[in-house]
Order: sequence, then structure tokens, then C-alpha cells
Amino acid sequence: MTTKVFIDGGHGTTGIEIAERLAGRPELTLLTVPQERRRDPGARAEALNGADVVILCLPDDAAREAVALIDNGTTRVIDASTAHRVSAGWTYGFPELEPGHRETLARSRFVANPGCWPTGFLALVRPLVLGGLLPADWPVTLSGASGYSGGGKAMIAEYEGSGAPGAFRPYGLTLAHKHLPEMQKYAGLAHAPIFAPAVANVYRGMIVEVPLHLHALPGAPSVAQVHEAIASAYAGSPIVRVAAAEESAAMSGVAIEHVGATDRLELFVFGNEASGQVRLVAALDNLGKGAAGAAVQNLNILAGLPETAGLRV
Ligand SMILES: NC(=O)C1=CN([C@@H]2O[C@H](COP(=O)(O)OP(=O)(O)OC[C@H]3O[C@@H](n4cnc5c(N)ncnc54)[C@H](OP(=O)(O)O)[C@@H]3O)[C@@H](O)[C@H]2O)C=CC1
Ligand SMILES: CC(=O)N[C@@H](CCC(=O)OP(=O)(O)O)C(=O)O
Repeated sequence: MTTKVFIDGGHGTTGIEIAERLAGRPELTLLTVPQERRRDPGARAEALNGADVVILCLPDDAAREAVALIDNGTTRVIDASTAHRVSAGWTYGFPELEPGHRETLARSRFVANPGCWPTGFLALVRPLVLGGLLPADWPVTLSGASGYSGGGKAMIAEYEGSGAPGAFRPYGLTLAHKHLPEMQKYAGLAHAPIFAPAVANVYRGMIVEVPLHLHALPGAPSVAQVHEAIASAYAGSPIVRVAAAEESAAMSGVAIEHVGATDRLELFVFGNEASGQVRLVAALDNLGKGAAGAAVQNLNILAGLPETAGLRV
């Protein structure tokens, strides 16, 4: 028996990427609605209720509406939007979050796929909080750059239309970005981090950076201790790779294109033991592990299939 999957919002940027990863997989049956009826609640309700697993690739309000259209007690939901990421009754879809989380996910009916920025941030910071190296009440800052596909069809049109709004453009200037609640909650921090994102004039790719003054932390952990905490959290992962200390030491930079159009997440600890400072860096594809790759990974986990099936790793 195959698992029936419906992608609501399947004609959008993330939905198309997910469909590409599901194509040609005999263990799955993809339910579709005709393109001209993609916003028709009747057609959507039929597909939503006919599927074993639905993946919502919609704006937040439409994602809430899709959940309300499900009137059976069995269809499982993976929501790629921001609508349910800190909601009661939903499991955060980052299997690597902490030991045991993957097993919780596998039993869940409602899964909230993480935002692209939180994916890089949490991968770097969560192991340090769990390991006691970073106190929960520490004031944390992150910055980074995203490809413009991160803003969906509207931002793609803006950048590929009559003139891109800039080669490198900091945004989120009210310090109230929609990803802050999930970053704070799942990192286990007492305060929201300061988040300084930017959009770069490239289609896809993402760099997330967390600088830390290790000398000011309780116990003044070394760069090597920080590296060990992060590396051990993802040992053996087919998706998350932590560069060895020697590899990072030999690098002169990390490009936003570092992982290309893949579902990998690569982490780096660049540090200076003498100054007691580190720059933690995550490189990913906003459309890969930042969206579609994570959704397909979660689908595999929910359906009891090999976790990397269909992924670009
Ligand atoms: N792009 C990215 O890197 C990431 C995106 N996400 C999230 O994934 C979700 C989808 O984003 P993205 O693919 O970028 O967005 P797009 O704007 O590219 O696509 C959104 C899709 O939703 C459809 N849609 C909008 N309103 C409705 C509605 N009322 N009923 C049915 N369909 C509707 C659109 O239809 P139409 O074709 O008619 O416009 C479109 O196909 C968003 O919540 C986004 O925040 C999450 C992580 C990363
Ligand atoms: C470049 C850009 O604008 N990126 C989007 C995030 C993309 C993403 O992760 O989407 P959701 O959290 O909405 O699912 C932003 O910062 O709002």
C-alpha cells in the first residue's frame, strides 16, 4: 500500500521543490488538484481529506484554513508555513533538535516544518544550551544572508523583474521577525535573540552566523569544547555535517552557495582560542533543508520510510 500525499500550494516555490523530491517514488501516490482549481476550497478539501499526509506550502492564513478543511481524524499534516510552529498540539519538524525528538515526530499527527533561518540557528545553538555551555539567559545575536527565493513568488518577481532592490539588503529592521518565537522556544533561550537577516541577489542559498564571546561565558569554554558539543550532536547524520577543526582552520570564507541546491546542512566553528571568540556558521539551501528538504525528511519519518529517500544529500 502506498502513502497518499497531497501538497496544498503545490504550484508555489516550495511546493514545486517538494514535488520534485517526491517524483518517481513508488511508495508514494501524489494527489493533485487541477491548476485552475488550486485555490478552490472544495477541490482542496477533497484532496486534503483523501490524503494520508498533506504538506501545506501556503501563506499562514491559507495554512490555517487548510487545517480547518480537514474533517477526518487521521490525515497527518506537515505545515511549511509559520502558522503553527509554536502552537500547542504541533510538533516542531526538526528531527535533529535533541535526542528522542525524531521518535516524537514519528508519532505526531501535526508537524510544523521549521523556518529556514531557525534551521541554521537551532542547529548551532541548541547543542550549546543542552550541553550547558551557553546559559539559557545569555543574550544571543545572529545574522546572515538568504537567497531571494526565501520570499516566495513575490520576492522572486521583485528580484527578477525590472530591477533587483540591491545586491545585499539587510531587513527585519523592526527586530520583530516572524521566526523569533520559534528560535527562542526551541533553542531554550529566556530572551529572543537579536536577528539581523539580509537578502542577497542570488536565487537560493543561506548563511546563518552566530558570534559568541566565549571568554565572557560562565566557565569560559574553549573553541574546541564548542566544536565538540556541536559535532557530537550530529555524529553520523546523513544530512547535517560539521566541518572538522582543521578543515575550518584552512578555509578563508563560506559562500552562500556552499551546499548548492541540496538538502544538506553544513556547520562550521571558526574560532580563536587566544581571543576566546567564535563565529558559528551554518550553510544551507533555504529551499532545501530550509523548506522542501525538511518537509520530505519529515514525510519520510511520519511514513516510516528511509529518512533520506528523495533527498539531495
Ligand atoms: N521560500 C522559502 O525559502 C521558504 C518558504 N517557507 C514557507 O512555505 C510557504 C510557501 O512559501 P513559498 O512556496 O515560498 O510561497 P509562494 O508564494 O511561492 O507559493 C505559495 C503558494 O500558495 C498558493 N496559495 C496562496 N493562497 C492560497 C489559498 N488561499 N488557497 C490555496 N493556495 C493558495 C499560491 O497560489 P498561486 O499559485 O495562485 O499564487 C502559491 O502557489 C510559506 O508559508 C512560506 O513562508 C518556509 C521555508 C522557506
Ligand atoms: C528572504 C526572506 O524574506 N525570507 C523569509 C523567510 C523564509 C522562510 O523561512 O519562510 P517561513 O518562515 O515563512 O516559512 C523571511 O525572512 O520572512
